Amino acid sequence: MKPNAVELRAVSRRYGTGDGGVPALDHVSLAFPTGTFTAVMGPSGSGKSTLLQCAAGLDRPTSGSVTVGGTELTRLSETKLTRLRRERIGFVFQAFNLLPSLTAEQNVALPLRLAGRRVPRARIREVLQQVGLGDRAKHRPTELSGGQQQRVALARALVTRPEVLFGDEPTGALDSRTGREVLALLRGMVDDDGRTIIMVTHDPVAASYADRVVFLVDGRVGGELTGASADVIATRLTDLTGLTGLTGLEAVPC
Ligand SMILES: Nc1ncnc2c1ncn2[C@@H]1O[C@H](COP(=O)(O)OP(=O)(O)OP(=O)(O)O)[C@@H](O)[C@H]1O
Repeated sequence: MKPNAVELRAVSRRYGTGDGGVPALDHVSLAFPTGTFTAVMGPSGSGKSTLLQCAAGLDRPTSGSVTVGGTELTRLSETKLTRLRRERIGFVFQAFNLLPSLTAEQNVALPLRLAGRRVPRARIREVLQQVGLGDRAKHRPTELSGGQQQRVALARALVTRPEVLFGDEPTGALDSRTGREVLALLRGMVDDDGRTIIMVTHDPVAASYADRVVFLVDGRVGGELTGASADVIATRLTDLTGLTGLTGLEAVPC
């Protein structure tokens, strides 16, 4: 059995207190084995982003436990949590968040600089090549297409060799062809390099690149699919979106 790269145990996250409080996550337990690609889907407001933020140590659960590579995040000080995020976790978002005044290679080097680490030129070239941008190292973001910018963001996320890569709608701002190229790259990182990827998406096609799709409904796990096609995923999502709660759902405990 593969060890779990990330594990959530009975994670709850409430925003606000008292009657006005919102339970964004409600006792969510999920395991993400090393070397797997998981998509997280669900209706708007179901808790997907909150789940990703808690799992990646960007937000703290109200209760429950989160471990990354066996390290319990909820007990870490802010300083240690920041260090763990910098050294062991990679992020790609819908917005590429590249610094416009820096070249592709300077953007990629940024996480190493921020961590006060040496910036080996060969490593920067290697990750840029990995995402197919070996010949664009000196280009600035405005000189690159959307897909190329997202690939720079991917290279930046990978430069520290993170244990887990989290994506929040990483293809949301791309046209479908470019989005598929980026998804194929993510798939390759799992298949060829044994990386672990957890990605929130609204797009069934994007989710079909994952090994497993976890569905959230009203802050709870409302089922999952393994190795499903985009059509099957879309149908399940439509069924879930039509529901107001878990009643009638084929809930799969994790
Ligand atoms: N900072 C916040 N303060 C108060 N409530 C919040 C906050 N962030 C999220 N929520 C609430 O928590 C619930 C889950 O939000 P979350 O953003 O995780 O959902 P989501 O599934 O990612 O939604 P979407 O698909 O629309 O992005 C929602 O009801 C939302 O309104």
